[in-house]
Amino acid sequence: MTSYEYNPPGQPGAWLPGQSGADPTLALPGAASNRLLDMRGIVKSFNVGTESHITILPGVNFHVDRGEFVSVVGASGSGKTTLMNIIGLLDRANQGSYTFDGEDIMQLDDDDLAFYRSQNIGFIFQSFNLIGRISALKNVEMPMMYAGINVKERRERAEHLLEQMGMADRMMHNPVQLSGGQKQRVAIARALANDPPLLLADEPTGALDSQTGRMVMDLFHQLNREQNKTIVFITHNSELAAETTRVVTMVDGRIVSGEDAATPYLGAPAAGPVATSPTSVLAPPAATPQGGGQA
Ligand SMILES: Nc1ncnc2c1ncn2[C@@H]1O[C@H](COP(=O)(O)OP(=O)(O)OP(=O)(O)O)[C@@H](O)[C@H]1O
Repeated sequence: MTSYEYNPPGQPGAWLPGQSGADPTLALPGAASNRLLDMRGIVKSFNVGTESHITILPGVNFHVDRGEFVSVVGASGSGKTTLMNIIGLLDRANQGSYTFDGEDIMQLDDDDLAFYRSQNIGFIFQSFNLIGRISALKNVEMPMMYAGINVKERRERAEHLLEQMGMADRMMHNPVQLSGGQKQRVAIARALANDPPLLLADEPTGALDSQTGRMVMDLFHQLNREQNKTIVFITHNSELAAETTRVVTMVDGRIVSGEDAATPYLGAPAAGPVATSPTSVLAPPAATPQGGGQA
């Protein structure tokens, strides 16, 4: 699993794409070890009333390799969130196959699915979804509490993550006392709490002004490049999508570009474009917590 030591890009020990595993650029076509998730023939239908149903995803193929920063774009109603809910194990497909890190997701029962989700996927939503009546620190601790991490370790780790997000002086604030950008930083810290390999972000900049959205996007780039986080980013913003390493476009529940199962895998794309900010927005941690790196 990823260590949270911070090393600026270009410095000894800095993370390079694929460094925690094999260099993806050296991976053989189709190398299983580099594929984080793979969906084939995913069908999702919803019941409408008692007697009919509507098929939203008619058979989607979608994959993500480790180290990718994939954006999913499409018009409103094209099925992005429906797909995200299935990727994120929040909902189940009616048909198809889904493997995540080699695990056959379709075979997991609800309890196993929930645990698997908590360990492997961090969510970031447009509306932050923070718990309003508890502090930023407690919000970040929450996923670790559910994962059974002891009080001391989860406190240290939550502090460490909030420091990384530049929120050291706001830890004890409740969400209502935070700006939109600060809330999203807390939400990102929370998403990182159990050190998941995948971050799944649904319109994370949608509720933010352009400058704050830029800051959040810079954070994603840096988490992708420096901490080996694989990211799936759902957005309406085509300019932000164009910065990512692959853009997948959905139309009427189908992926019409960016996903070609017939294309042999030739390694992860190069790291995304350099963030506009010349300096890291990930504050270096004051110290690595004792034994605090793992869920
Ligand atoms: N539970 C449900 N029951 C019936 N229809 C649903 C349900 N959830 C989603 N849909 C329908 O599925 C379609 C795709 O919705 P989805 O939210 O995935 O689109 P989207 O691309 O994320 O849209 P937006 O960009 O507006 O968020 C829509 O037509 C929606 O009405």
